[in-house]
Amino acid sequence: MASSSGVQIPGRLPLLLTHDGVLLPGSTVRVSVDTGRNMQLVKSRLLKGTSLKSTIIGVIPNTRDPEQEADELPTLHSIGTAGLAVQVVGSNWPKPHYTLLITGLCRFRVAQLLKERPFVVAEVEQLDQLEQYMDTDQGELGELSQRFYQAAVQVLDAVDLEERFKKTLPLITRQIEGLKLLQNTRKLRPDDNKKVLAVRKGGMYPGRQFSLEEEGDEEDVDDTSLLERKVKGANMPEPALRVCLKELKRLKKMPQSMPEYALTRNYLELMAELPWSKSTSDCLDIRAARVLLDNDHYAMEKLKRRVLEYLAVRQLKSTLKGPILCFVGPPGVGKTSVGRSIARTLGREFHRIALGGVCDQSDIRGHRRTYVGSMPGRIINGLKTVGVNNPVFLLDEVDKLGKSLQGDPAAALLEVLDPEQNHSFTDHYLNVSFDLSQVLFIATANTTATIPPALLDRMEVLQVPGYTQEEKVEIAHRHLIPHQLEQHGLTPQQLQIPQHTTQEIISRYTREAGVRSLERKIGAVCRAVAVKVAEGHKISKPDPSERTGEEAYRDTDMTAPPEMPIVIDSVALKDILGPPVFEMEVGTHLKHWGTDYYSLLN
Ligand SMILES: Nc1ncnc2c1ncn2[C@@H]1O[C@H](COP(=O)(O)OP(=O)(O)OP(=O)(O)O)[C@@H](O)[C@H]1O
Repeated sequence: MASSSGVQIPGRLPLLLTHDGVLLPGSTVRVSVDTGRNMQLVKSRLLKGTSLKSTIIGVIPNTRDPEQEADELPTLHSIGTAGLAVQVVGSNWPKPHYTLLITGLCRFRVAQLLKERPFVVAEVEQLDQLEQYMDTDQGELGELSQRFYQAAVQVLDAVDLEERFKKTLPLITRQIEGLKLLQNTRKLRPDDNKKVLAVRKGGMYPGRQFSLEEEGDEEDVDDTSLLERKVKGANMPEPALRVCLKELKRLKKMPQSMPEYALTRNYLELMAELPWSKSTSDCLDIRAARVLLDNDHYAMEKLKRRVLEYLAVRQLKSTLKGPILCFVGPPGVGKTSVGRSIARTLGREFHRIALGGVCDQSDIRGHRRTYVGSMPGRIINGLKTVGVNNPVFLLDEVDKLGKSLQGDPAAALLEVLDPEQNHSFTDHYLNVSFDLSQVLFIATANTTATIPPALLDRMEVLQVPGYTQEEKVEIAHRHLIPHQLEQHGLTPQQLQIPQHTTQEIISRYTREAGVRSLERKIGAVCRAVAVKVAEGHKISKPDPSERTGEEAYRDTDMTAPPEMPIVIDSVALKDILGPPVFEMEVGTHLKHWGTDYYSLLN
């Protein structure tokens, strides 16, 4: 810069016409000279001249192909660079030519061509007046020049090799990244244009450092910030938020192709979705609860009374810790359905967690995230499903919990159910604690014999005995038949099951303490009737071949409406359910077939 600043080029310059490469002020280039005019210039000016002035030539781009050099001069570019010929090397191989080393000094404009032969000479006007810029007090240019100068001096001052590396490495890295980006852009197919644009856009922001790994499209950047917003809006406690923000920071630095990227993302999505502070407000009205429980369930007086007591105490003292109710009884006596009703009376969400056959601790507590295919446990999954932190969780079949080498799930459940501990339940997958103290746990079991004692100790057992035949008939007519009719799109005007038919189903087709099988048989009757209603047929009629011609014709007419209602009698029942399974009247034996007897059978 200092040398250029004081340069005053001659008003007349011999011109070297170049066709490959442009000389710029400040740079040094090697130029091969082999055309007639250029060879003449070298011979007469550079090799013969003795003064410094004679080594200054004008270098100007010539767009014409050198092979076709004609006598007349091509149209020259109007601006060129005056250069100092530092070195001239001649050679005869493969043909006579010179190689010049030229350092550019400053720009000039061709004012007028003075001669074309033997080489071109022109009157020129110097363009770069660098000395005027050296007066660095002027505005932005002066500031820039000052900064450039200081940076250059810093590098110059770095005598120590380590320091010099530190100063120059960032410059080189930026250069390399720029080149890589360029290469990459060239490789991309036309439909990738959008991506390139996005990358370039990013590169224009001054503060932003570019790395090729960040090449993922803008969409993804938006995605991460969306996730960040979700995490921040999840209203999670401080320690959980801290973990999430740390993971987010890692995620932002991670290339998408890394397997850990998806894992971290899933983790953060789950954390953002969990109901850390979302809850439903209890709407408990004991009188309404009594009506609802009575409407939903026939009999079970003792159980309903205890449930109402439990709900009443909760209403008076909302911070009530425990006890955890455990309904114990044979299958199909309505344990699950009472649990569902409790949730309804409280206006809470209901979620059933089936524990039958669970023999791995991680089912309850989740896997650590280092595990391949790791997942949260069923408690956390349940919370995610219901979306509130105060649901009713029904732990179904706690007596069927298994044990294995993967740990004892009952031990993990202890922590979940213990009111002293469950406010800081830690799922291995989450690795931060979640407050379960608002969750209302209810357990069910067929027998207490196989419930681990420590678990049993934390629960209040409520026996749900089996039903008598009369109770079953009532349950069938009040609940099961209307429910099944509705399920099959039928009305009482289309199907009627008299009491004696229900008694027959109970005593001759089922043998159970609960009513599940009875409900299934009623369902089978409904299905058969639904087909007949749809087909427009009656159920049981003598063989059409035995009837008169007109009757037979009417029965084969598929559009004829069936006689309504279809009443299920013994013949129809046999027709639908097949011959009775139990010939003996076993209903009386079942009358007192309560839990204890059932436990013995188990
Ligand atoms: N007292 C009752 N009143 C009305 N419906 C009942 C009654 N008892 C049982 N049911 C009905 O019987 C069906 C089976 O009940 P549920 O699934 O609650 O049984 P469960 O005792 O939980 O059985 P399991 O131990 O096999 O889970 C449900 O449709 C339920 O509505």
